[in-house]
Amino acid sequence: MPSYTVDVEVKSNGRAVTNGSDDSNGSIRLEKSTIGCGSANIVWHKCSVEKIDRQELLQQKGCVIWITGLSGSGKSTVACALTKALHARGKLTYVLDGDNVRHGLNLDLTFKAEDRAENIRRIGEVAKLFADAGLICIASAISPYRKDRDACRSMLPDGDFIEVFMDIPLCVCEARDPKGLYKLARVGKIKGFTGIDDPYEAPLNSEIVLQQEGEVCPPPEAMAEKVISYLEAKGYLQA
Ligand SMILES: Nc1ncnc2c1ncn2[C@@H]1O[C@H](COP(=O)(O)OS(=O)(=O)O)[C@@H](OP(=O)(O)O)[C@H]1O
Ligand SMILES: Nc1ncnc2c1ncn2[C@@H]1O[C@H](COP(=O)(O)OP(=O)(O)O)[C@@H](O)[C@H]1O
Repeated sequence: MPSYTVDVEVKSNGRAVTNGSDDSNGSIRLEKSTIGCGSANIVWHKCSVEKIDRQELLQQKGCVIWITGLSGSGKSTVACALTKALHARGKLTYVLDGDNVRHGLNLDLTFKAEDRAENIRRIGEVAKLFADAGLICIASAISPYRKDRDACRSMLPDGDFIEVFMDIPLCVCEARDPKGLYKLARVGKIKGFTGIDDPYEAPLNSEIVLQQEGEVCPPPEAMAEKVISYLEAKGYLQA
């Protein structure tokens, strides 16, 4: 685990924070080891209302549907079609879209490898909380590195991380180029663009693969239906 320090400003009426060293200028430096969950002196607090109770209330099972693929492969479109179709069936869902999360929670992150890893780790942690809340959480992010996706998988109980691979060829994504980013990447105006000069590691064993039929891409609703069939077969749409 990377180690770093966090600066905490203490207001004049603020309380001291334990386990940090005071540098006497109003700021305290906390070593990550003192704030991480694996550290000493932090004990998990259990509540009497648990995931199973929330699932009973919602009549569904909490899980994470992780949609990965190149920019322009249709991740956000399928995520929206899926949330809409599940919502219509009375199922509680929430979409965590890479683009959107980078507007807030992950505003501080760039596209260099370690920031992408942190982006995925945070999305994974938030998705895990939503799944624990009993929701069907749909995370859609390029998530180009296998190791980072696998780390998110390992945060969840077996079966609850459902990887959906948008297996759409780069040439199709590039032809779509709805934001004009591939064009900029091709002329070197964006460096480290996934699929152009940054790697995309395709899943080796994803639960669901969504792809073209010949030259034709099925409509997003049909792709969403494939995911719903999987959820149904695995019992996620009932408590
Ligand atoms: N260098 C580079 N590489 C890839 N994508 C880039 C880059 N710079 C900006 N963008 C835009 O950011 C969106 C991807 O954000 P993600 O959080 O999903 O990326 S990642 O999972 O951290 O790799 C992605 O959105 P989508 O097109 O929806 O995938 C792009 O629009
Ligand atoms: N199933 C589909 N068939 C045809 N075009 C699609 C499909 N899904 C998405 N698109 C189009 O592809 C482009 C990229 O979709 P988007 O969902 O934004 O991809 P991503 O989130 O992976 O970047 C958009 O212009 C969208 O309308």
